[in-house]
Amino acid sequence: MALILKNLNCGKQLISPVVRKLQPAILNFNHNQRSFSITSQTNSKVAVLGAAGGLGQPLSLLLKINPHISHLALYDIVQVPGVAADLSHCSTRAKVSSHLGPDQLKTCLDGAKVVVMPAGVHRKPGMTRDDLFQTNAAVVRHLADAVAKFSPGAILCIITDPINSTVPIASEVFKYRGVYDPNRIFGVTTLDVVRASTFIAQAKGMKAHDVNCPVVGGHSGVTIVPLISQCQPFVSFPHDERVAMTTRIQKAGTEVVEAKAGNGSATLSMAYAGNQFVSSLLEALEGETGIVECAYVRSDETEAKYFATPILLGKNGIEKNFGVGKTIEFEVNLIKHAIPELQKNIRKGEEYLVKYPITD
Ligand SMILES: NC(=O)C1=CN([C@@H]2O[C@H](COP(=O)(O)OP(=O)(O)OC[C@H]3O[C@@H](n4cnc5c(N)ncnc54)[C@H](O)[C@@H]3O)[C@@H](O)[C@H]2O)C=CC1
Ligand SMILES: O=C([O-])CC(=O)C(=O)O
Repeated sequence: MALILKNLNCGKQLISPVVRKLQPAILNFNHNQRSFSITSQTNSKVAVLGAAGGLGQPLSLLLKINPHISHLALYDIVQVPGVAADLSHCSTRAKVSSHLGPDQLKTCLDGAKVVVMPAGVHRKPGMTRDDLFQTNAAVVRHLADAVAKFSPGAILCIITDPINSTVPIASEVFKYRGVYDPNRIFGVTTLDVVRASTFIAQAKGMKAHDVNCPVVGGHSGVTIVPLISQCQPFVSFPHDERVAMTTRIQKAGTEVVEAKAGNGSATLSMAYAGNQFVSSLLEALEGETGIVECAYVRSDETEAKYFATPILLGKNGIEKNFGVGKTIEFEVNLIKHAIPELQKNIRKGEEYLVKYPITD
């Protein structure tokens, strides 16, 4: 079937007749891009909550290199002074500050434009993301409450799994605090787009950076729905290969968890993806137009209250939700299958706040 969202895709593509694909910020280190103009730089404080973790550390390194960031505030409950001291020696623009333990959350968050949250436990082989719920729900409830109190105007980017449930948890916390703005809370699903684009490029002998495949739905198992029919450039697969490609994308997180054999889940590729999402956000917050990323957000696009779709980013977070767009029957069925699972995950997140309300 034909595409209706021509040139609209996830991954920093601009929606214009001429598709411009921006380079990830780290590429600013190549010789030509050292001349990154001062007008392109923003004065943004970004806070990372969970900065000492397997993911938090490489993500913080990429953010330290990111030319859009003037102050990188690192928070964790362990080891963050060492991570911050180490990073602060890199000869890049951002000032680094270290914040250890709950007493230092306020100074970490104060004035932050963007808060990135990779805090919480990761999977081991044999676990689903939902198995992380009990531990990570408490972490997200606590940290979201701090963001609501100390930097309610910040854009919150949640990486902590299970995203399908942790985004609703944070949203309920913000509602309780009276600062909820659905346009400013994102579940970061960029890694799904990065993976889909990489795997498709490998299968078709294309350059990974030239491929962009939107992924919608949620961020676990069957809720991960790659829209291969909307891939740019257009690619076609026989049905069995489309099924195999879809399954690989859905199980890509597990592929990494198993390969790491108990020592963690995706950290490096997620750092790459997280930095891409934060860069896009900062550019949009500064007024750059036409920046689209897929993200898991409060949504009226399907029966699921939260749903990942291509989002036009703007000065206030979500500028426009492009929805699912035109899909082939195979993808319609994937979405149908994803929705009940998503609804269950969303309910579980919302009910957590009923079970464990914030009382002060
Ligand atoms: N959205 C996505 O696509 C992806 C999500 N993830 C998720 O990111 C999370 C982090 O993964 P890793 O860094 O590999 O785990 P990790 O266990 O290596 O690190 C987690 C960090 O969070 C910190 N932490 C725990 N409780 C905290 C609290 N209350 N306040 C502040 N920091 C706290 C820990 O001290 C630790 O430094 C996991 O939930 C993982 O599943 C990972 C990869 C991709
Ligand atoms: O699979 C995991 O547990 C971590 C994650 O969310 C991913 O890699 O997509």
